[in-house]
This record gives sequence, C-alpha cells and structure tokens, in this order.
Amino acid sequence: MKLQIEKAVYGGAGLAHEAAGKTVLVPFTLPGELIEVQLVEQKKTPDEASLLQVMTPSKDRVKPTCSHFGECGGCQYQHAEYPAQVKIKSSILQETLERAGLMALPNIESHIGPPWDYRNRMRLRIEELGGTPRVGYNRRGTNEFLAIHECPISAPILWRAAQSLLHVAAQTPSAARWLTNAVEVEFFTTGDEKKLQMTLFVRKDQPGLAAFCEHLKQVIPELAGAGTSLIKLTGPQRQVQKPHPLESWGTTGLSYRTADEDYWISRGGFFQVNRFLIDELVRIVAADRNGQLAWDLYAGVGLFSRTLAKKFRQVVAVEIAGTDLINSFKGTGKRAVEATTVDFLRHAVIQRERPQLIVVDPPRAGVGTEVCSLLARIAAPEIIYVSCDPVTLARDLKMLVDAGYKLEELHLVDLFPQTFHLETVVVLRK
Ligand SMILES: C[S@@+](CC[C@H](N)C(=O)[O-])C[C@H]1O[C@@H](n2cnc3c(N)ncnc32)[C@H](O)[C@@H]1O
Repeated sequence: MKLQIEKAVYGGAGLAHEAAGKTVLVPFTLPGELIEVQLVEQKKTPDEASLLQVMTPSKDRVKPTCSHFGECGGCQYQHAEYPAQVKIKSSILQETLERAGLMALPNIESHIGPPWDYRNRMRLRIEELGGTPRVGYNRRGTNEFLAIHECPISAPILWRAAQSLLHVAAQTPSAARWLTNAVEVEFFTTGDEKKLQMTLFVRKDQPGLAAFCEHLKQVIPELAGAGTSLIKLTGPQRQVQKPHPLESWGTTGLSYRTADEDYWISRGGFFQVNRFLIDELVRIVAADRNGQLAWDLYAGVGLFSRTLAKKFRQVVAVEIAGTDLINSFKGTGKRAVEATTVDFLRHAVIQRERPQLIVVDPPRAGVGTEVCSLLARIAAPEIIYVSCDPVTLARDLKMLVDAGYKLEELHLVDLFPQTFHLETVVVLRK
C-alpha cells in the first residue's frame, strides 16, 4: 500500500490515511514522505504499518548513525537530521496542548545541546548468547534481547564500561560467574566522565563483589563504586519487582558537578540524564527568579532548589525519596521535606501558606487532579511546570488555566535527542 505521511505523532511514528480514510501509523517516516508500507497491526487503533520503501524521501532524511537503529527499542528519530527532530517535537507539543483546549499559546522556544554522547546513564540487559555473555537492550516493541555493540547517544565511558565488564568476565572464571548471575547492569557517570557508578541487578545473592570490582577497576579506573541489587523479573513482560540492595563496594554514590553546585546522587537515585543540558534546564527554571519564598516540588536531589536558594529568602524542597535531599539541602533559608507533594500541599492549604513561586517537576504521570486543585487554592503568582510527558502536561495545564493561570512561556528543552521523548518547561502566571 502507498501512503503519504501527513505529520509526526507522539511516540515516534508518522501518521497517514489510507484510501478508505482509516488512520495508519508508520514508524521511521517523516512528514511529506511518499512511502510504501505493509499493514502489521490491525487490532490496534490506529492501524500500524511497517515501512517497505521510501519513494519520495523528505529533505530532512539522513542515514542513521547507529547500526542498531530500527531494531533497538531506544531511538526513534535517527533517520531525521537533528534540527528536523526538534521541529517535529515542537509541532507535537503545540498540537498536544491545543488538543487539550489550550489556545493562544506563547511561542515555543527550543533549547538544544549536542545530539550524541549525551546520556550520563545506561541500563543494559545481560544474556548469554552461544555461551558468551552479551549486553543489550530490548528489541523494538518486544521483550526480546537485542545484543548491541554500540550506543552513540550515551557518554563514551558508559559503553567502555560495558565492554570492560564483558572483557573481565571473559578473562577470569570468578568474574564470569558474576555475569551468569546478573540480569541487568546500570552505569552512571558524572558529566565530565571522570567517575563511574555501577549497579548489577542479580538473580541471587553472591559474595565477592569487592574482588570483582577491584579487577574491573584495573580496566576501567573511573569506577568509584558499585553495588548489587536483587531483582525478580516476572511474567512475559519482564516486570521488574522492586530491587533489593545487597552488597556494596567503594563509594555509595557520585558527586555530580553542574550549575555551579556539587550534587550527591546515591546509587540508583534520580538525576537528569542529559549531561550537556542540565545547566540550561536549571537556568530556565531557577536562575532569573528571586523573592521571599519558593517551593520546589518533586525536588529529586534539589537540582532547582539549590539555585533558587541563592535568590529566595526561603526555599522548601519536597521529595518522596528524600534521603539525599535531606542530607544536602540544609542551612539558612533551606528546608527539605520528605513527603508526597499532595500531603505537603494539603497541609500547606490548611496553614494558608502562599509562596511567590512553585516549581513542579513530576514523573511521567504528571501532577494530577488533586495537586492541580490544591495549587489553584494556594494561588501562587508564578508556577513553573517541568514535564517529561506532553499528554499529562496538557491535561494538568488545562486545569491550571481553568483556575485562572495564563501560559506565559513555553520551552522545549531537548533532553532526549534521537528519541521521541519530550521535555517541556512551562511558566504560568496569575
Ligand atoms: C522527574 S524527577 C525530577 C527531580 C528533580 N526536579 C530534578 O530535576 O532532578 C521527579 C521526582 O519526583 C519524585 N516523586 C515521585 N512521586 C512523587 C510524589 N508523589 N511526591 C513527591 N515526589 C515525588 C521522584 O522520586 C523524582 O525524584
């Protein structure tokens, strides 16, 4: 079947209509392209088709950099030159917000960094193929293992660490036992690639992590700390049950220098993944603001709180997993609260607290109805919403706009080049 791609949609595919008018989604295509496809999935709505041939390519089409592109589940846009990827994300953001009923939007300002080598974190599966341990990702759209030999969106040290792991296991039987027992491995590096943390997710407890890590450190001297975590994968979807930390070697986290501050991130803790754009994100959210009181909700290790604390008399940082935050965000004018945002806000409404600025940076699910209605009651003059999901963002913004907020600024911060993921910063004012 021949189709013409009309637009790109969230998730990475191109959208077209077949002759009878039905909508079809085709991955790895670009707006305007004339293509030939084969329908693969008619049970889903809309139908999905696989690309057979591009008859008229877009001027934005380029040869993908990574040899695994198309097979690997990680990237969706390597076939588009980088400026076109940003344009696509911008139009998807605009359309998603308008579809939620948000009109007269401010212009979307895009912020970009280097589109390769940017990830500071890499999580790989470990499987034996033909008796040899390999590392890899999920094959696109499946839970099948795809062995890889490169990942050009990740900081080079991360792939070097993965290779070192395989190399050490190939050299010594005791090290090989570690990989037989391991299901996944995660590496996390500082922005300058000088320090590295490793977590091995294992099927069962196994002694001797220290000896294994000393061995590994000879090959990858940046390794500063490591730990094992017991993991259980259940069902055909490989659902991960909550990992249970076991042994530890070296440091328990990394000190990460960014935005003129040093942040301590414990092994496995959240930190923004794009090492080139963290400073810019902090600048957009926090750097140009000042006043008496600001709240940083969903604060992580206090990425925005620290910069806000230089300009506001008091900053309250709220985080559900708050150990690192509580340990580091203290002193005059700084208060760290380990709580859910909703609990914190319920209490604040009773206390009639009203900051000048509220920053929210929730996980993909967004803040949701109750948090929006509590924010509306508190009625801070300025809210900054940092989002990694345009659909939940649009839903939440609609509630805030209906409560009297105006969308003043829209920033697309492209933290995830080559992928469909979309980071947005929205400034709302009363
Ligand atoms: C997208 S991260 C943002 C972290 C931080 N603002 C940063 O940029 O580094 C979301 C954070 O919200 C925390 N979190 C998740 N659910 C929460 C909740 N209900 N209440 C408060 N924090 C929550 C997570 O632990 C995570 O640290």
